[in-house]
Amino acid sequence: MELQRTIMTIAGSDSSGGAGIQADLRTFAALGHYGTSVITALTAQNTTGVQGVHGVPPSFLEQQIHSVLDDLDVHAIKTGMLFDAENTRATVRALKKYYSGRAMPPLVCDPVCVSTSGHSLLAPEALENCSYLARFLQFKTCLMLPGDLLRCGPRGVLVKGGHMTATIADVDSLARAHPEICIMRDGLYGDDMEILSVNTPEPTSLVIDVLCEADGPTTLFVRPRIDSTSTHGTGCTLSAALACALADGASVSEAATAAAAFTHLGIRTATKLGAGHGPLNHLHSVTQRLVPPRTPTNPYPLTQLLIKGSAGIWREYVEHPFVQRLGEGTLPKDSFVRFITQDYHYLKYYARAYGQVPSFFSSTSTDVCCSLLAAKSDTFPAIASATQTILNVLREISMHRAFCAEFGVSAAELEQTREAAATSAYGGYLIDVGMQGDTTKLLVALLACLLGYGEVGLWLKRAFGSAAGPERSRRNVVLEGHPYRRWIEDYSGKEYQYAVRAGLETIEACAAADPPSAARLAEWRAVWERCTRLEKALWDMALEVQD
Ligand SMILES: Cc1ncc(COP(=O)(O)O)c(N)n1
Repeated sequence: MELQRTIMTIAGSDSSGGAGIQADLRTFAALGHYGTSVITALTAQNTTGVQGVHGVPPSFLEQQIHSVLDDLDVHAIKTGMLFDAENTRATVRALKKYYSGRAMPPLVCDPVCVSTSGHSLLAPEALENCSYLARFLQFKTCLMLPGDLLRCGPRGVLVKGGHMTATIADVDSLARAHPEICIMRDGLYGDDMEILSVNTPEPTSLVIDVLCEADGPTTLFVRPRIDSTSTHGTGCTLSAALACALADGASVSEAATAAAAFTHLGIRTATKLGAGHGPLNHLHSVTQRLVPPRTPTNPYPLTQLLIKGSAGIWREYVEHPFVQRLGEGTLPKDSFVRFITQDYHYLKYYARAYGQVPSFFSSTSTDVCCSLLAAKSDTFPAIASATQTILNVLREISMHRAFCAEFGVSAAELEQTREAAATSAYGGYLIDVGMQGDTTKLLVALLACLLGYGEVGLWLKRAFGSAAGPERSRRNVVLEGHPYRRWIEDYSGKEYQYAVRAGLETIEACAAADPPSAARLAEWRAVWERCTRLEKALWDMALEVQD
């Protein structure tokens, strides 16, 4: 974990939890920081609107600021809904008093005037100061506005473009007319062009955030619009994430880039809540649950059915002599290298089964290769699982490269290794199942590998590690000096095991949502058995003596 910073938000409370103080604290926590909160006003609101607002007396607002600053070392401050002119002045007074003669940490000022639902959150006399903001929020004029604000003295002005609509043609013509403007086409057609599917349609509607820096260029952050109602608290989240990045020491443009990506992902992965505009998913990077949501007696009924249905071949796969010898450390290096190089090629097929339709970071295109599966997923666990899997595949690929380097196989040799028949057979089969269009069937095909390696990793760690403490449990086993330690640690490690869990959750959720007919279930069982055999064949191939 990065160094934890303390951040202070000065904002309103949102009873529905999606915006204001509540969104800020969740964002700080998700980004690894400690949040303190100074409340300017209480709101009674939900996803459909604001039903009531009560301002906090200015003297009490000042008292809260002093209580926090007198005791805690604050590394960044953000302001949100300030409620009225008096509370705005009280905030300025308290900050000025405390910071006179000492350095002020980065301050992010989010001028909250009106809620997404159209309710005023700033009293009319204070609103006048800000209302011109809204009038300028049109694509053609927004570039002028930050310039005006910059004259007030901040290092940068970021104008959130959620309410503007632009097209690629608009952006292209702007780029031609203003070559001095830096345009970040995140998830559109940037440097990651080559991983975009040729079938990806061009997004028709774009969202543009504009950043003007006092000592830097104007930058446009361009993204495809996400068609979502989960946008309540977007500005709060963006400004809270900005404060976090600035507390981390990021430059203004780095902070804007990181905060915009964090917020975009929050909208992209949100589950719909409430009848109106629901909250973002602030915790998209923190999805682990302490308690598994299913009943402990039979948490994964479909998976158990699959394993039991072909228990013999499953055991031959996960308890294969290759695995046994790997755990004992007696597996010849050339067998291991043969396996790793073939598994490297196999992983490309695996990623392709996931990666035909890139769709995670945006609905239409992407800067991270994601998946056939994510494209078909409309629930967060499913998308999270697909994403986690892609991240694991990328990690596995880099682990394979590192192993090859360690065992004297260069990157070029690894790339050029001829694919074994067992690899092509298995990879081709995955792609084939992916093309058939039954998502759960594809999940079944992919799970044999995901789950099998997870089982093998845990088993080897338990069986062949030595106890580091008085008790031999998974937690205190070490593999000091083991030749294949990294392999075992990776597959028994937290990230991989989490991906296995997410994969299991997803497959069970898919099956529960759309219970299979007897014929469809029989098909899934056949796919499972075939993949299990193909897995075993990969280990067989690695142990075969080469001529
Ligand atoms: C307490 C509080 N602060 C800020 C907002 C703005 O959020 P949004 O524009 O998404 O309604 C809000 N609705 N409530």
